[in-house]
Amino acid sequence: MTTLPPLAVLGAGSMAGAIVRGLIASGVDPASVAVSTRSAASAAAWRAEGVRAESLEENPHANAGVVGGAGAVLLGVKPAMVVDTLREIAGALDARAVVVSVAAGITTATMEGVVPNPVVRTMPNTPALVRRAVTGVVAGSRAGDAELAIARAIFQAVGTVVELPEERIDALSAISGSGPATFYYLTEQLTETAERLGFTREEARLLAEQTLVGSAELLAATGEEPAELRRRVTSPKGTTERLIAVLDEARLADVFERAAEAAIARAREMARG
Ligand SMILES: NC(=O)C1=CN([C@@H]2O[C@H](COP(=O)(O)OP(=O)(O)OC[C@H]3O[C@@H](n4cnc5c(N)ncnc54)[C@H](OP(=O)(O)O)[C@@H]3O)[C@@H](O)[C@H]2O)C=CC1
Ligand SMILES: O=C(O)[C@@H]1CCC=N1
Repeated sequence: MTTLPPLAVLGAGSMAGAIVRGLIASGVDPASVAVSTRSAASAAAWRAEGVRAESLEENPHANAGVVGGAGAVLLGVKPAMVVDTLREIAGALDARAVVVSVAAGITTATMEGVVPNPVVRTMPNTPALVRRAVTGVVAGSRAGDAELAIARAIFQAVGTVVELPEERIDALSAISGSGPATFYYLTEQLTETAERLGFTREEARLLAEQTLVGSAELLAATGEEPAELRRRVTSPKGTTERLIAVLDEARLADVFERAAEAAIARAREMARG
């Protein structure tokens, strides 16, 4: 297995923060990670976890400051800030460092236009925090086997890796990048339904959330297809059969397709800047 080089993380919020915490849970030494954030409060929180951290609030050159000596630089800032952030660090990057971006929409060609380094574009998801991410990985034109191996090692430590060509990553993002939001949204809807049926908020949350968690664990533990697990719930002529018939009538497949197309269209807008 590839040993991870010292890692610099520029912007460590919901997504890159989950990756860093997932890596630490996998055994990565927090002292081998350096983080930069916007606010002093976020940097202080990282220092409390044993990670070297600097903030732009305390030091306007924090981004360039943390990349020195890093073999991999994880870009965890918002997509609109990727190019400016790369410009800031271009002069401080180790020539051999691989730049690994998690930003939606920002292409490898755009990033390669700003720094001379090899670039890997990825699309993880927030279950990285509990080492259950699914991450799409795209090699930029300068990324060779060694750089790809580093990116793979980062994301395999926090879940499962899927390699794909760049033209497919916006579609992957609509399914798995946004996917946690999709499942949480469904859980919110089920909770509201339970409340409308007379359960207290607390009871409704318990029913919806524990059913989500239990169903996910059953899927993982059995390895069965969802359709088979659904069949086992659906007694012939029973109540679930009626429930699923209503969901079918609502043509949820079409709704999910439209939702995914909307996310893909947004990623393409973001690519245009
Ligand atoms: N959220 C998700 O589920 C996913 C997000 N992504 C991608 O992850 C990236 C970040 O999104 P997300 O984590 O949600 O956003 P957050 O707002 O949660 O995190 C952004 C981080 O960037 C820091 N920051 C802001 N400005 C700068 C700067 N100029 N230099 C360095 N750090 C800075 C913030 O600091 P501070 O903590 O002080 O505010 C924060 O730590 C995006 O590109 C997004 O496309 C990809 C897959 C899934
Ligand atoms: O909403 C976003 O733009 C990011 C990318 C996928 C999930 N979150």
